[in-house]
Amino acid sequence: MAAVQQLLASPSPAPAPVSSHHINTSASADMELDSASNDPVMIDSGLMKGAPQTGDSRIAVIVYGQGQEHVVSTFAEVLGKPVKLKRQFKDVDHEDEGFVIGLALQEAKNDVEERDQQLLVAINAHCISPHSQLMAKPRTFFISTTFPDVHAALPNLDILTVGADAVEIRVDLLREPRGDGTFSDIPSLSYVGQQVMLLRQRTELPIIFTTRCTKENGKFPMDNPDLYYEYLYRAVQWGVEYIDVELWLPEHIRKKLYEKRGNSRIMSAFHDFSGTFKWPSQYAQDVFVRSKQYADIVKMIAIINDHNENFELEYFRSKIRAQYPDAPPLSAVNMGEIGQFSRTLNTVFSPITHPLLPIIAAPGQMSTAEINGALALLGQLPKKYFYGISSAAARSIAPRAPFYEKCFNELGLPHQFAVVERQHNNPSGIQSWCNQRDFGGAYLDPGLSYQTIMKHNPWFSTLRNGQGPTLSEAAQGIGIIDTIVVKPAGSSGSGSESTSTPPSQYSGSMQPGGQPALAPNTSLIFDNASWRGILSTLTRDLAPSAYFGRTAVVLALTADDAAPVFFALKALKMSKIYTVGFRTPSGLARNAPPIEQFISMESLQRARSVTDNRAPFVIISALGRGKSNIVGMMLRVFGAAGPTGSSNTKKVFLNLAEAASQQKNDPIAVAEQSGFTAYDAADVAAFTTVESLRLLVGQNVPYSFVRLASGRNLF
Ligand SMILES: O=C1C[C@@](O)(C(=O)O)C[C@@H](O)[C@@H]1O
Repeated sequence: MAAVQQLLASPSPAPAPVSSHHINTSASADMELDSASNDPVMIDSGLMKGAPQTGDSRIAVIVYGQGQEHVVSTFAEVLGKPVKLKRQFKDVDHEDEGFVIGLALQEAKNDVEERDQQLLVAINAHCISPHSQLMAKPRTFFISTTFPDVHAALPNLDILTVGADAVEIRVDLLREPRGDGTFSDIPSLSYVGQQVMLLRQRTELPIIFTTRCTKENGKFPMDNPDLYYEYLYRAVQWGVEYIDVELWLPEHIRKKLYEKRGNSRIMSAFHDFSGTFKWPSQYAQDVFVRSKQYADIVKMIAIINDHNENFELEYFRSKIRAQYPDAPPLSAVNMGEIGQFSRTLNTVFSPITHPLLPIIAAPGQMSTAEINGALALLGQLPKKYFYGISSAAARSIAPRAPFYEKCFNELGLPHQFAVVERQHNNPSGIQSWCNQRDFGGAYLDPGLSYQTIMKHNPWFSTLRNGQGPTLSEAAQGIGIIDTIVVKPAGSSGSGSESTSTPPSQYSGSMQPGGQPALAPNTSLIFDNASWRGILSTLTRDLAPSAYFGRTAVVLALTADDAAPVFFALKALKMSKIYTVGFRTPSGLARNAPPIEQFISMESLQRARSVTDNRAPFVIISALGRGKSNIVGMMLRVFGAAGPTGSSNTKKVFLNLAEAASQQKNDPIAVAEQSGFTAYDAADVAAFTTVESLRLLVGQNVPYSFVRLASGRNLF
């Protein structure tokens, strides 16, 4: 996402705040470049408020990615205007008024900076679909919500979606009240639109839009296939990530939806409730072949009569993979209690339920906790030991441990989690937590520099036949390690084999995890999750493009404290960083925007006198309580200054140090008084935890659940 926006860095004008939910995943999410609307594609505000509004009258220029020309016509249809394709921004002139203009990203980026913003509004429709990232995960789940009204789901959505990679909205199960105590036979498109928008605003997960027909355990009538087209194509226009298209629909409808799917992905769906379906049959193979023609994922689901048919499905799965290696991924399970075994074995978008849902969406559906429990029993999910290696000070700023325990419980993971104390200024001893047979991974809070870890924990150098642990790109760029990920033998992404030889320094004393010596052929990856936590916090309420080309002030005592901040600001394509309190080593500067250290009042004055978009927009402080007067001064200095009258977007302050509430100089309070939107270490810790959980156990957990589970208020 950030990478996409980087290509089209827009220094001005700053966009209006956009919910990060919207930013992260939806196809419409990336589309904001110049728009002043919070919700450019989802639903016209006229629909919501009753009265239609004129909106922005500038020429809409849609910047599309390679092979995505069709996105332009999707916009044009929504806006009711004809399309013209052009090459560069300079080719767009007044004669194009009344048209929607499409520009290919490759060429458009050459003159995006010079575009005439009075004349046109540039919309970045080139987006990285979450699909490829999801398909790279070893296991994915989606939760089938069955609420008649999405409002009922909202209070529990955080818990419902723990462990889910996508949320299905069963449009056929929505019940639109008519106002006289009855409900319409099928929910109207405007009602469905509102329901989708509600969900979109409350979850960062991709949405699956399903109109399940009456013959396949749903409620959508089957007499008019065109109705399906109307609803499903509208979902494409709304930017819904996945569209469930049933295989029984006429081929011309499936084909058209596939061809016009824009940034959405098609999930072909086939359910057989007859009880006579057989996985080894030619018919089953024909179903797959027909499905794959117009699909990004093929879903096949059947009622079976005998437990052995679960094994037949597994054989079918492997046969299909071998025979059609280039076909879309297959998501296939059996229904009913007998079929539950197959639900534990399916790895692509397994449908899940949750005890808090009003009904299960299909017979035999299981929750993530049940699936993980079954996998653990079958020996497919062995118990591992995870550690939070932290200092007392870090725990008091933002305790992360309670969340891990709650999360493992909620997900039914068999793992054990323990917080272990790292003495202040004593980085040795980390190796003994990692060199255990059942070591699952660890986070370090605070993180430590790579050199420090390696110097004080020589066992790590013995891994991979002396090559040491693998470093992720972020860990390399930042130099600080805060996450140690285990890659079991044979899993992708791991380096070559490691050694289990205990280091000579290793005392052999047993840790809570049990047996010493990491399993042979296991790789360790040193990673950094904090920069993502910082990035996600900064983009929680603002689109990444709000930061492009702008400048930041970073206050810290050491370059190590600033390193993840630099990496995040680089990802946001900020144009310059002013630093206070530390010198930046050249290695770190290479992975950061240009840096200028405030060394005198003059240099500060110079930055303050800038009145355009290059005036500092973000202030990030890692200075502790004792230095809050300096932070306060910076906030007052740069809060007052700024671009004159260019935007309503508030500047941003992020306090990475311990909150000093009730103190006279509490930086958060000063920031708010000085007109900043303020975030603190707890926000970053929650987002960092989300990221480290993804890295360590591959599970997706919503940020808001982390905040709740950590016993903190969300807002
Ligand atoms: O297609 C599927 C799978 C499902 O039928 C199941 O068996 O879990 C549940 C449906 O909601 C979903 O659309």
